[in-house]
Amino acid sequence: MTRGLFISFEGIDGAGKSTHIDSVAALFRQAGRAVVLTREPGGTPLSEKLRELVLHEPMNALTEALLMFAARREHLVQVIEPALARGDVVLCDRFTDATFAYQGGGRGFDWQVLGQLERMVQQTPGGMLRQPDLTVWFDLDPAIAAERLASARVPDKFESQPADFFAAVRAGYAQRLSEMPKRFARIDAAQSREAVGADVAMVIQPWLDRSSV
Ligand SMILES: Nc1ncnc2c1ncn2[C@@H]1O[C@H](COP(=O)(O)OP(=O)(O)OP(=O)(O)O)[C@@H](O)[C@H]1O
Ligand SMILES: Cc1cn([C@H]2C[C@H](O)[C@@H](COP(=O)(O)O)O2)c(=O)[nH]c1=O
Repeated sequence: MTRGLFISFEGIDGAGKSTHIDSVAALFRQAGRAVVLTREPGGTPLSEKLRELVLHEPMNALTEALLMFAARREHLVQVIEPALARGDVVLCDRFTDATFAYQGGGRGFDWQVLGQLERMVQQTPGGMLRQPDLTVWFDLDPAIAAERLASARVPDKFESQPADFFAAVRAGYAQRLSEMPKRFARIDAAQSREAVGADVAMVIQPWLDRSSV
């Protein structure tokens, strides 16, 4: 049976993740793989309700971190683990690196405590720690992201944060990359859409090759 594959897409708000995820899904489908396209926070009816709360209600930093992990636990149990067990490709718009970057880097919440929650929430049925096989990090200067978002939509609670918050979130992603370099592919998201798309296709290619055999 084909092995399941878990790919997450990360970056500060407005970095360009959503622009490229559908194309990645199309590439895997062309290679004959079943694809589950999902997002965090969200991905199940309950997790989507939690998303509404965390994106729009002011709350304590610990409450925010716990709700992110509560939504994730539900998402893992209901959607991600069953899809991986079937051998599907799971493409997830944000996963736990976002919690380290936003709640850890951005809000200054304790990194070690986030690590404890990660180990508790992401334990697989076989007792392993579930992590993405690949994390595509769209790395972008917060000033460029803010310019892109200004003309795109009404900002939510996170998107309304000042530039120094996003500089800290970006540093949080950089720290996660330094802790787990093999899992990460960093993309220079300041390039044109076409150039970013080409870089994304390049980092996905080895996983597509494995899908075809
Ligand atoms: N390379 C690019 N150059 C210029 N604009 C871009 C580029 N990539 C995406 N955009 C535009 O920037 C805006 C944000 O892109 P997108 O929604 O893909 O970001 P995102 O990372 O998914 O953001 P969020 O996490 O906040 O949902 C959109 O208006 C999109 O069209
Ligand atoms: C998973 C996760 C997300 N966030 C933040 C990051 C974004 O500002 C929003 C999600 O909005 P998007 O348009 O779907 O990117 O939530 C967070 O702070 N912590 C997390 O763990």
